[in-house]
Amino acid sequence: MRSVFALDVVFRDKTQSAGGADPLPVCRSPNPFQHESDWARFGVEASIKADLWEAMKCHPDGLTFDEIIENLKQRGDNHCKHEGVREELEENPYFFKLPSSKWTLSIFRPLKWGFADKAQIAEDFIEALSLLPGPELAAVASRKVDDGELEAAQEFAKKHGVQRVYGTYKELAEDPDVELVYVSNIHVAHKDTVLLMLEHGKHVLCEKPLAVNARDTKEMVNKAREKNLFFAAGLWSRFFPAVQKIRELIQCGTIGEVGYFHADFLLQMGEEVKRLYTPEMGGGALLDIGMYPIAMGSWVFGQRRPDAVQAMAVMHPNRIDTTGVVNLRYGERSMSTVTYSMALPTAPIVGVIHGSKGRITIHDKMHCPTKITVEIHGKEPFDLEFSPPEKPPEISHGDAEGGWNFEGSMGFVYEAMAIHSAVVSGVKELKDVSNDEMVMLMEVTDEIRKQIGVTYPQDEK
Ligand SMILES: NC(=O)C1=CN([C@@H]2O[C@H](COP(=O)(O)OP(=O)(O)OC[C@H]3O[C@@H](n4cnc5c(N)ncnc54)[C@H](OP(=O)(O)O)[C@@H]3O)[C@@H](O)[C@H]2O)C=CC1
Ligand SMILES: O=C1OC[C@@H](O)[C@H](O)[C@H]1O
Repeated sequence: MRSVFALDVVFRDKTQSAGGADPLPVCRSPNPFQHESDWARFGVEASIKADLWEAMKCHPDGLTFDEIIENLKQRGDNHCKHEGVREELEENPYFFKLPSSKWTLSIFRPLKWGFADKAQIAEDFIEALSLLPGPELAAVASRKVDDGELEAAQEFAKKHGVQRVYGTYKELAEDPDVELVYVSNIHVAHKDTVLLMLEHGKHVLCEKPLAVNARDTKEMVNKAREKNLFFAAGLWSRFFPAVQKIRELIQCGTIGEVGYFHADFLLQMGEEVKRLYTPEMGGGALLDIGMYPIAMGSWVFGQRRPDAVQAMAVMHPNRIDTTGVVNLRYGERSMSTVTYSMALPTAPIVGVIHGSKGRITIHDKMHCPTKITVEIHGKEPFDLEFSPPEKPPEISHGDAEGGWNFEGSMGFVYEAMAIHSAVVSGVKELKDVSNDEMVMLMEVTDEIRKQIGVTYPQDEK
């Protein structure tokens, strides 16, 4: 079994080879819980969790309840009399009860992750994941071994510290040591890959969109339920503290009744990104980026089904959509308008939630936000900022800001933390990325595609 300290050795090695610096202190994994709302969604006060992280990371054998309380006291935490601490420990998937009956955080528990495939997003995700103490990077599979692909996968594995490499997904599925698989190949390949992994008893985290249509999405969700395995969409926005905070503000009535959500998602991506311009590869802007503002609208309106959908799009000669506008109505009194484009020049990706008492602006980049502004009529507006933990300098493999392939990828620590903890604790589905909601959202995108005239060969199967 891997101890939390194993990771610190890896960190030390990486840092030393980078700069020959002094050995780092033992417990170096960054605490992703820096904000009240990181914990608030689990009903735990921020200071308790921050302190528990500090306490537990230095006690791999866990802490008894009394030791936890004592530790919190020593850290000057006045919440230590908090009656709810024991209840939280019992019910919250972020905590894990060891056979000794001592407590630790689930993220310190080992869990063996597999990866299908070696996509650009997998590079970012794996690097964020490997900052956390529990995940073990067990194996990566490439979809094929011809054309030097295995070599490419071997290079990928070496670069990101993944232990084993396979030339087919089947071999990964058959690896008895892999517990959870992150599926990150192109949209149209998600379904078969996910079903294969589930059939072999693996828990699965699958990149968005789960599939290209609702029928396939339902099949995946049903299979996971039938097999009693964890299954969730990698809709990473939902795990960001700013996004959690938005839900809290809306539920508390801070901006009154929400009547309108509006967002623009313009991110220019040219034809060199082949998967986006090829119908057989699930191309088109709606499924790749249009789904972000649509999913944010769903979040704002309580993950419920819109009762009316209207869409229009600009089409590419390849019969995929490049720019679109979608209106969604939620009941009699509320609606959203979202625009998306992969053809127009990139612009700030911003969303605004309008309520009867005020509004919340989600600043650039709305799909991985770190800042919101709350404006309540008649009061001073205020900003809330939620920066992710600092990025270690040794992470640098892509051209996007910070050395990532995609901007904002340090925020993957939130998703990674939530998924790892859920699986370790035996949770099978997540409320915040509900599988029923994901099916509903695919029904919405099916309807949008019908209106704008985008079809995929997979729809016919
Ligand atoms: N959450 C987020 O922020 C982001 C999510 N994504 C999602 O991740 C997924 C991958 O995107 P991205 O990283 O840009 O993709 P890449 O183009 O970088 O990688 C795609 C991967 O899919 C494999 N692949 C290609 N064609 C097929 C096929 N026909 N069957 C099976 N596998 C295939 C490729 O293998 P090979 O190299 O052998 O061709 C490659 O490993 C998409 O679903 C996208 O929506 C993407 C970016 C950001
Ligand atoms: O999820 C995504 O966000 C960033 C885009 O560049 C990428 O194509 C998309 O899949």
